[in-house]
Parts: sequence; C-alpha cells; structure tokens
Amino acid sequence: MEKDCIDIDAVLFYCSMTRLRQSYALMMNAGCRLDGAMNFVMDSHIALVGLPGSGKSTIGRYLARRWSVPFVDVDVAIEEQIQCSIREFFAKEGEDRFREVEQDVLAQLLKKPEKMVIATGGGAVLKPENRAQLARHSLVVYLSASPHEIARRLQKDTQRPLLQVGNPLQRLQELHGIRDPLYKEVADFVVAGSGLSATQVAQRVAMQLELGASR
Ligand SMILES: Nc1ncnc2c1ncn2[C@@H]1O[C@H](COP(=O)(O)OP(=O)(O)O)[C@@H](O)[C@H]1O
Ligand SMILES: O=C(O)C1=C[C@@H](OP(=O)(O)O)[C@@H](O)[C@H](O)C1
Ligand SMILES: [Mg+2]
Repeated sequence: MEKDCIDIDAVLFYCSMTRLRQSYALMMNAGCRLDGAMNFVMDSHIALVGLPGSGKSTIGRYLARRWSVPFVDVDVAIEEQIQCSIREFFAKEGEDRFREVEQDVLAQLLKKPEKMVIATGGGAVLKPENRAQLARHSLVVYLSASPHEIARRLQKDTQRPLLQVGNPLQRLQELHGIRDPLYKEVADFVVAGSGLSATQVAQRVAMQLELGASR
C-alpha cells in the first residue's frame, strides 16, 4: 500500500468545498438572500417530509421554482383523484381509506421519470411501504419544527382534519412523538426550521442540497 502518497487535487478540492460550505453557512446565518440557484442538477426526486404545518408545501414550491423543476403537492394530487377536499374525504371515508389513496398516489408520483420536488402529506411516513418507496426513489428532507411553533402557525387552519380538535397543540405533540422517529428514519437530511422564516428554511434546504446532495 502506498501510504505516503497523497492526492493533492483531492485535498485542495476538499479544502475549497469546506471553505465554500463555511462561507455559505455564514451568509445564511447573517440572513443574506441568495436568489440565484447554483448549478444544481437533480438526479432524483426531492421529497419533503414533516409534521402538518412544518412548511412542506411552501418550501417545496420555493425549491421547485429555484431549480426550475415541477412541483407536486401530494395532497393536491390526492384531491384531484378523490374529487373532494381531504377534509370531506376523512369525514366520509375515514383515515384508513385516505391512507390507501395516499399510498397509491405517492407511488405513482415517485415512479415518474421527470425529476421533481414533492411535498408529501404529514402522515405519509406512517406506512412502511411509503417509507421504502421514498427512500428508494427520492432524496428525502425532513423539515423539523416544534409542535408549539406549528400550533401558532396553524391557529386559524380549518383544513387539516387531524388538527380540528379542542387542543391542537396536544395533538401535534402526540403526532410528533409517533412520527419524529419515522421522519428521521427515512430522511437523508434534517433541516431544523423553528425560529426561521419560510424563506430562511427554504434557503437552508437549498444550501444543503446544492452543496452536497446526491443519491
Ligand atoms: N418557516 C416558517 N415560518 C413561518 N411560517 C411558515 C413557515 N413555513 C410555513 N409557514 C406557514 O405555515 C403554514 C403551513 O405551511 P405549509 O407549507 O402548508 O405546511 P405543510 O405543507 O407542511 O403542512 C402556511 O401558512 C405557511 O405560510
Ligand atoms: O398529518 C397528516 O396525517 C395529514 C397531513 C395533511 O398534509 P400536510 O402535512 O401538508 O398538512 C394531509 O395529508 C392530511 O390532512 C393528513
Ligand atoms: Mg402541505
């Protein structure tokens, strides 16, 4: 083994990437806006997972625009299929039936060859089949946010059936307890969003992916 042989190009490349990451992180922390995307080629779908209200739909739309790729919100695709709102469907058919439709729609989307940004529904990770499909066909980003912050964001929400309860914060804490390990299990990256604006979170996700993601 040639143990004294060092690939100087590799070392220099590593150093420059480290500097670039540090500069990028400093700019983010200083609240700089980066409107122009780096030359980022998506070689798989990018799927966002996280609790309802963590920002999957908002941030997914931003990322797709930034990278000029299609954006698909699984909840919207489900509503097109069921021809009514998710809230109505929950009331009429129940959560188990909703989960079956969700599984079907997600699997169809993940099979598409054109690479896109996908905002999943907060409960998509509950089925092991969905976690396996996500891990196989996409790079998964977990947008983590605290139940307290999400409860504040969704104070006026009437569309998320699971949160139409007397104490939405408590429900979010329960959902967090069950789902946080599942989000972490399936995620390639975790981006913590508490205390940040949606734009800041989106830029953090962009930074992570543009500087180092591939599957
Ligand atoms: N980081 C954030 N800071 C503040 N508000 C946010 C943030 N991310 C999302 N929001 C707001 O929270 C609400 C829910 O966001 P949404 O993208 O629909 O979440 P999800 O798709 O994960 O359920 C929206 O009103 C959105 O504008
Ligand atoms: O957490 C959940 O189980 C759900 C989250 C919703 O999507 P968002 O996470 O976009 O709110 C939607 O799929 C449905 O109401 C169920
Ligand atoms: Mg959503």
